[in-house]
Amino acid sequence: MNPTPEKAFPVSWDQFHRDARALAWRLSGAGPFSAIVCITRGGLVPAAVVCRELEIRVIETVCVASYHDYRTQGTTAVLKGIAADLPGVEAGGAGILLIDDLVDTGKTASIVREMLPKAHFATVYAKPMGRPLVDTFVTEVSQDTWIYFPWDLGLSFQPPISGRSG
Ligand SMILES: O=P(O)(O)OC[C@H]1O[C@H](OP(=O)(O)OP(=O)(O)O)[C@H](O)[C@@H]1O
Ligand code: HPA
Ligand SMILES: [Mg+2]
Repeated sequence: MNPTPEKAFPVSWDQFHRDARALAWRLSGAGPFSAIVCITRGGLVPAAVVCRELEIRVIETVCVASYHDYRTQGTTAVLKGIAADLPGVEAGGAGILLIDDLVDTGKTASIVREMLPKAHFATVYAKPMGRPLVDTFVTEVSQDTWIYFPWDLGLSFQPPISGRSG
């Protein structure tokens, strides 16, 4: 069971771009890759950075929804599969790069890995439960940390430190 995350790890757009580019650097020695399959929606953003850096122009999506409510994992639904005519699919995913923003429990990753067992699976962030399913990642965070992505955040007033409880 995934413990309720207690620590917060907010990520800015600058930080995310740096980390996604660091992922591209790591992947540059692992290819070549004929195509990217990104796991929507979170995988769309790192896929945009990585495909630019590695000059990959064939991009496919696999659409998976798992966290229907904030921080609560529900049943995992595959809303759209991978096109059968994508080069490499008939070979089990050899030469294909699978990208997501993170692995948490590993549930999403294990479903997609079953579809393309020979693909290279990459994420920007990884938590310990999901880490064994990932071939390449950039930063590990603890299982009790919730990562706040920049597309889920907005600017808001912060009360002065002196007025906060604790
Ligand atoms: O390792 P897991 O426990 O399966 O969690 C990781 C998945 O959860 C999030 O996706 P989510 O289902 O929230 O959908 P989204 O990408 O559309 O935000 C995240 O983008 C990963 O795909
Ligand atoms: O830590 C997380 N942050 C954002 N989305 C997520 N989906 C699973 N775990 C996370
Ligand atoms: Mg996702």
